[in-house]
Parts: sequence; structure tokens; C-alpha cells
Amino acid sequence: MVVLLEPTPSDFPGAPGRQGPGRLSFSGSCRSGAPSEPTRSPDMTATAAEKTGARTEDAADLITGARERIDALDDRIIGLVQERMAVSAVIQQTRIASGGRRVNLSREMDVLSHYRDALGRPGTALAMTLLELCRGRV
Ligand SMILES: O=C(O)C(=O)C[C@]1(C(=O)O)C=C[C@@H](O)C=C1
Repeated sequence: MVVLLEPTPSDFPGAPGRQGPGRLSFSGSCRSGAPSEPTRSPDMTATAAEKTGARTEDAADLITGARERIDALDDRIIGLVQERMAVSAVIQQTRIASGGRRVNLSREMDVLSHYRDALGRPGTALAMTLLELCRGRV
């Protein structure tokens, strides 16, 4: 089986507004065992299969759509981290202006526990990274 989706004029990596799986080139039988490696298109544009690591068109389409959702989630996560940094900065500035210290270790223990309880050991590492983003290195 050979499936070819010809590119649109803006169908190259990095093109503004580029959407969907783009140029797709699969070859090989659908019925016999594992499909063969996708072939590189003549203009050296990466195929959807090459970009996703998938071995079927259906899998490449699913992965491409799921990656768009992940990119959107990552944008939201980054926005929330930036919001957290701003709120944390207000707390720290207020404490320092009142004569206190930037860091409050007992509160940091609570934050670490919160993330560890929700996400396990990697949650602790994530919380430590968030704290470093919010108050710098100690
Ligand atoms: O909750 C506070 O007291 C903060 O200053 C915020 C925060 C945080 O980003 O979570 C930052 C620094 C402190 O060491 C503890 C926690």
C-alpha cells in the first residue's frame, strides 16, 4: 500500500498556520507483519511518520493530534508557572519589606509534600524546580 498526501503551498516545517500531519508517505503492505519504514519525500521534507515515529497513517494522525493537545497544555502550564512566580514574588517582597527573609523553609516543606503526595517522588523534584523558579537558588 502506498499513501501519499501532497503538500499544500505552506506545507513545510515552521510555516505559519501549518496544521495537520503534512506530507505523508507510507509504503508497504497493510496485511503482512510490521509496515516498512516510511520513505523520505524527494524534497527531504520529514514525513508525518518520521516526525511521530509511527508506522501507520492512523497512528501518525492520532499522535499529531495528541501532540497539538500537549502543546496547548504546555502553554497553559507555562502560563500558570508564570502566574505562580508573580504571586510568590509579592509574598517574598512583602516579607522582606517587613524585615523578614526571602525564604520560608516550613512553607517550602508544605509545598514539597503537596506535590509529593499528588505525584510521588518526581513531584518533589517538580516542586523543587518550581520553588527555584519562584525564589531563585538558595
Ligand atoms: O509562601 C511563601 O511564604 C512564599 O514565599 C512563597 C514560596 C513559594 O514560591 O511557594 C517562595 C519562597 C518561600 O521560601 C516559600 C514559598
